[in-house]
Amino acid sequence: MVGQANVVQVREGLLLVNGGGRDIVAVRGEHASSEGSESGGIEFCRDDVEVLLNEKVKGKNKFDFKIRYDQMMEYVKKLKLCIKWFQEMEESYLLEHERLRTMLKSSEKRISETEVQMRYRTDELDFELAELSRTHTFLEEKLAKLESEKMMAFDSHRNEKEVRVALERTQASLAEALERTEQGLNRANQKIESLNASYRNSQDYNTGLQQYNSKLQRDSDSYKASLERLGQEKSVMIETLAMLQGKYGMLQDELSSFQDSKNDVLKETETLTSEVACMKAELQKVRDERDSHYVQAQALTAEVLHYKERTGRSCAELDTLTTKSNALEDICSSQAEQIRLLQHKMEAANDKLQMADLNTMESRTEFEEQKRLAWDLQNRIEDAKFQIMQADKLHKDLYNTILELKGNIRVFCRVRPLLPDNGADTETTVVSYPQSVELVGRTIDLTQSGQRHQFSFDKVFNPEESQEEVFAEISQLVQNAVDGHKVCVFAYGQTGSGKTYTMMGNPEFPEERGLIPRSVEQIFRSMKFLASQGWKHSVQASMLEICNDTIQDLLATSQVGGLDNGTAMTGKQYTIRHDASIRNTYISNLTIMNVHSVEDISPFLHQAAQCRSVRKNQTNEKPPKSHFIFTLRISGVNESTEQQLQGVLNLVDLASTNPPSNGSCGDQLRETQVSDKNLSSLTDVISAIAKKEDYIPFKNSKLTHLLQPCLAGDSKTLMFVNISPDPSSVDESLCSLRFAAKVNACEIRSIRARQTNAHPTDSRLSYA
Ligand SMILES: Nc1ncnc2c1ncn2[C@@H]1O[C@H](COP(=O)(O)OP(=O)(O)OP(=O)(O)O)[C@@H](O)[C@H]1O
Repeated sequence: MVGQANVVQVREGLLLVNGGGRDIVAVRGEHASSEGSESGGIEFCRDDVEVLLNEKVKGKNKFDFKIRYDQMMEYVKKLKLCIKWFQEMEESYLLEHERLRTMLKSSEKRISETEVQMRYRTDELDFELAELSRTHTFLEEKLAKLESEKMMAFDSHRNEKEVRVALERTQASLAEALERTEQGLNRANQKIESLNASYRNSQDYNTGLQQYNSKLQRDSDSYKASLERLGQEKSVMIETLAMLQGKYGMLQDELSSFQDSKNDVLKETETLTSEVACMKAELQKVRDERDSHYVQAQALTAEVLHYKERTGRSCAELDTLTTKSNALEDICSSQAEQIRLLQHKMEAANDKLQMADLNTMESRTEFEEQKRLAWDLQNRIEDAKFQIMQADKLHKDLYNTILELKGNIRVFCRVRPLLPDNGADTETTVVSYPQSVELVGRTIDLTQSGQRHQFSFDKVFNPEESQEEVFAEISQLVQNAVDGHKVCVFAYGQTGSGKTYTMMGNPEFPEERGLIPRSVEQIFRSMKFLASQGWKHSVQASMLEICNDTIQDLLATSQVGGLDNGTAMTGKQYTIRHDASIRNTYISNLTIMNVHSVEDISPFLHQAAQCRSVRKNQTNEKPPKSHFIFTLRISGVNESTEQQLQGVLNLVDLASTNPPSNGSCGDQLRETQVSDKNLSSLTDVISAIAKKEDYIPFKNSKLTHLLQPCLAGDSKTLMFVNISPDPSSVDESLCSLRFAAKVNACEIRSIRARQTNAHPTDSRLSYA
């Protein structure tokens, strides 16, 4: 539009008239000619016109009327030409104006057609988005189910593997024990066999000994009988000898009697002597025989004794051997019992092993099956991940498009509950919420002095709506920052309207956490989720206050420590700078903290919240107005897709607006009574944007300068207008709502469109 509009500029002494890109007149007045039209081709420049208008009458004689008349005629002619030229130019202007009007109409028609198409496309995109999110949810559920199945399969496989390993170990230990027992058994069997052999030998020997003993016994008895017989024979012989000796005496007597008959008797004596000698020899023989028998009997007795002794020893040995044998038999039988038990156990273990082997085989086949399934699932997961990534990208793009279609500045209104502690009448409220379907949740009515004012916003939160419900409405915007966009959320409103409660929450109750802690949590949650898609994020945080148009760094340790009195100063200079495209803001000397988890930043947020709350409650002196700005810079890199993102989330708790001095609030934004320079600058900036002015005074205050990329770039800005339903605050509430309505009507020109018209560092912006 602007590129085709009529622009008249004086450049290097040339008067240029641009009409749809072609020059109408562009010649110098010095060389004016009448070719082409009545004034056709006459060229005038500003100097020429100046010279013409200032031309004085030439000539020495001022009473030479002829010359003066000629000069005047010449002058009048030039003037006529000049006027003619101006008329022609005006006509061409009118023509051009008409042409442009027609173009404008056709453009408007085109725009309305485009709008219809856009609406149609938006519906289509909404439908697609719903479809995609349904698919996304379905895929996520499927993925979770498959994951859990996979985990269960892994678990059962692991358990089976453990059981199998334990069984294999038991089997090995049982086999070892069996082997040891078998070896022991063999040794015991060998020992038993050798003992049996020695027992048998001993028994044989014993039997032999017993037989020999009984033989000896029998021999001894026979020797005893023969000895007795010999004794009897000896006594018979001794008797015979005594008888023979008696006989010898009688014979001797007979010899003496028979001396006479000596010859006869001598003969008889000699025979008898020989007979005696014979008998003596016989006796000696019997004696010798008797002695030898006696010696033999003694030897036999000794031998019997010896045998008896040996037999006794053999019996004792036999007894010990029998005891030993019995003990060995006992051991043997107990070992046999043990062996039987072990064999039984081994059989059971073998059965178990076989079962385990079977189970293992089954598990192995099942595992192979599961592995294949897992592989399939992995592939499907990869596909699903890819699809999710695609869907996610599409979702992000669609969401961004939707946000852009909704408008880059949006306004949410939040009404705090009546606070009974302040002595307010909990029944009386000046706000109400129209209940018709098309207005519910988007419109608020405020009654002032019996007059009802209606305001519509992108969303209206009533006092019953919780912090969680409020955050749910901005969570997509926070996600937009993770997706690499610039996002700014600020809370605006009168004192005690609930700005800090909305942004920070109530530090004493976790469920009353405000948007700032919830946003930090969501960002880290989202980063964790996106890590599974190959994203690596880093987050940097800064926290500052603008107090009396001075920046205070809340993350500088000394600063945080000194927040209590609100006057802590580090003496450092904090200068705000934007890069050439006004997309990124830098503040010199400001502490930037690398944040890796919610816990890294929570203590600082908690401390800042407590310090602000303590400062507010200092009733003895009026606390200075301060704007709290918490910034998170989120950088993301995806190595697999080679994407890089740089998002910024600014969360701002603005200082309170002052009550209107005259008790009423007009339509003009400047009438919102703001003593704070930053707030007044913000209203000026918003006002200028709303009026589509060329010059936007961003640099008039630190706050607007800092938020310039959010208010003028392709960022998404959300303003919370906080109001109190208290009748005593009705004037302030009306002012806040009017200001919010103005903001709601603003449009931020995209940076791409803006760059075609103005230099990025120039704050003069053109709004079509
Ligand atoms: N939605 C809400 N639900 C419950 N209590 C709330 C709500 N909004 C505000 N309050 C309470 O109202 C009081 C004032 O709120 P808060 O301090 O947030 O106001 P403020 O706008 O930040 O005030 P100031 O500008 O003076 O700092 C606090 O006690 C807060 O707990």
